[in-house]
Amino acid sequence: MENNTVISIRNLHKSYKNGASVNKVLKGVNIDIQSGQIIGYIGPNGAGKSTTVKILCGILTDFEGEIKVLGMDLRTQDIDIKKRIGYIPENAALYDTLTPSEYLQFVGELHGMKVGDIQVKIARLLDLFEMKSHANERMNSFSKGMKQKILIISGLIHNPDIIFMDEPLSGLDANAVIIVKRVLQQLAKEGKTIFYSSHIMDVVEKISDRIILIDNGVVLADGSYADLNSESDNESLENLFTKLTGNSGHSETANEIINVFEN
Ligand SMILES: Nc1ncnc2c1ncn2[C@@H]1O[C@H](COP(=O)(O)OP(=O)(O)OP(=O)(O)O)[C@@H](O)[C@H]1O
Repeated sequence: MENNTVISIRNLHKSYKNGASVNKVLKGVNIDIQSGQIIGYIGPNGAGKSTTVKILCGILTDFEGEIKVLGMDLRTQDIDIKKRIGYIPENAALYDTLTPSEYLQFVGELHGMKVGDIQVKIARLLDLFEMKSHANERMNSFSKGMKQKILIISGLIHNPDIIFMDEPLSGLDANAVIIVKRVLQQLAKEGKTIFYSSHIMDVVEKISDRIILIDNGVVLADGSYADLNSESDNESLENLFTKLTGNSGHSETANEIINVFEN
């Protein structure tokens, strides 16, 4: 384990039980992540990405294996870890009868921030995300993208050392996507670590220092985009993804779907 390792995952297993049946979702995942890295965690639907993120954020506590985050044991020091990480899920139940100002104030106070500091940060961040004019509107009238912007701000407001993101760009328009990508790159330069889980290959390819491909609960590939590309002799991450996860035949599948609709 290197000195600046901020996440260490050893032999991680996770199963979901449903009555008598057991679904083994993570099957011995081992990963070390250093500070300042943007990790693209990719894999097909059901691969185990969200499960990994929820475990690392201390949301799912029923797992096997050893995990250290920022040098602390996830099983025994989860509260201290949670103070120093941010979690941005794809969809979360915001308290949408509140306004962004009220909600973000509440989140900042939960993190123990000073009221004055929270207000300054809220004003700046809402402005940067082009949400200033909606600061005092109730969020139950917001579009998906507007709510997603508030979620992103709420995950970053306490200046976390590690930011976990699960499909964070879902619902965002092109301008917001560009802003978020730049923010992530800047945060990584400042030494923050970003764990970015997604199946939108295009974005992962562009922003990640390192790509980890998971399928069926097992890590299939781990390296920089250039490494993975040269090893696999493929032109794009999408091709590599297809090759390693064994899901070729997309055109045939698309044609079959069209046939079903048309006949
Ligand atoms: N709360 C749960 N209870 C039971 N099974 C679950 C639960 N959450 C996830 N699973 C199952 O675990 C497997 C992995 O799900 P997970 O959400 O981690 O995958 P994912 O890689 O994030 O997929 P996607 O890209 O579709 O979001 C799937 O088979 C899913 O059905």
